Amino acid sequence: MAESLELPVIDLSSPDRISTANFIRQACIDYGFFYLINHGVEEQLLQNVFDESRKFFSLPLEEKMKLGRKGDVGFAPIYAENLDSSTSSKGDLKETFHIGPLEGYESHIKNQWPSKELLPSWRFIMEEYYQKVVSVGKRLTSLIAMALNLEDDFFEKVGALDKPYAFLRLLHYPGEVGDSDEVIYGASAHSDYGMVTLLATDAVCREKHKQPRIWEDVRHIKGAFIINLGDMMERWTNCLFRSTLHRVMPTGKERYSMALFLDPNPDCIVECLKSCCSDSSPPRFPPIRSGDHLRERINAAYSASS
Ligand SMILES: O=C(O)CCC(=O)C(=O)O
Ligand SMILES: [Fe+2]
Repeated sequence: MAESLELPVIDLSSPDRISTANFIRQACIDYGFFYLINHGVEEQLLQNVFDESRKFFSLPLEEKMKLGRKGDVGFAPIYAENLDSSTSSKGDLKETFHIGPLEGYESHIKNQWPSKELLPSWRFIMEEYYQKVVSVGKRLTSLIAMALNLEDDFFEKVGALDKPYAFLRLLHYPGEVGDSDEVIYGASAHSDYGMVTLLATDAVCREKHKQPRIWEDVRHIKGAFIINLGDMMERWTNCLFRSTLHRVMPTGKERYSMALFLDPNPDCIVECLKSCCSDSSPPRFPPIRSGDHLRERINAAYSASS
């Protein structure tokens, strides 16, 4: 039985930004995960997004497949993605819908939307949620910069937040536990690829970097986002801040969640911060173009289906 993990709680509305940044620093060193409360995204909007998501995933499969994944956006059915092909060959027992940047990438990201006849408010609600969570994510990254003793606009200055590459992913884990002999995961073990993820959900399992792996449950706090750092934050900080492995186990209970991945502009070069390396602790990763890193990881997760 997994132990329950008490993650730190960060209050985004606190006027004392220095203390908040210090709490964030400790949370990112210890866990790479924390709760974010008082973020300003209204309960009602969160509820509306869950409701609309439920309506979409309840449509017949052929209707959902009309919006099948093109480029990185649209619907992907169960087993399409495999976040950890080393533990399972079948893929993850979840279906997803991805919404990409609303502006700045029109030439190659063509968001798909359910028809107004089927789901009249869908696009409007998703766009509102997307914009609000991206702006929460930007406020959070300024505190993360402060937590690294950088200017609060550091991530803007390096171009990461100039047309950030943000994706909203709606997730639906069906209630069944799968019919194969193999272990099937809702979402198999992975770390996120980008900068920071803002997750709204009802229950998850997280793992700490330990061998043998010890999995700990994360409880849901109503209205709070669960924040986790992605691999690019780990690269910037030379592993001072963690991009922690996590997974979702099928419990036999249906579950919905939505993750906003706030990733840097694809042209942003992610390289070890000067304050995070020294002669005795040289950079563990070479500089990388954010878009190249993302492309490699996304392609690997969808390689069986694309
Ligand atoms: O649904 C969840 O709780 C987690 C999903 C997740 O980790 C992901 O999509 O990267
Ligand atoms: Fe994840």
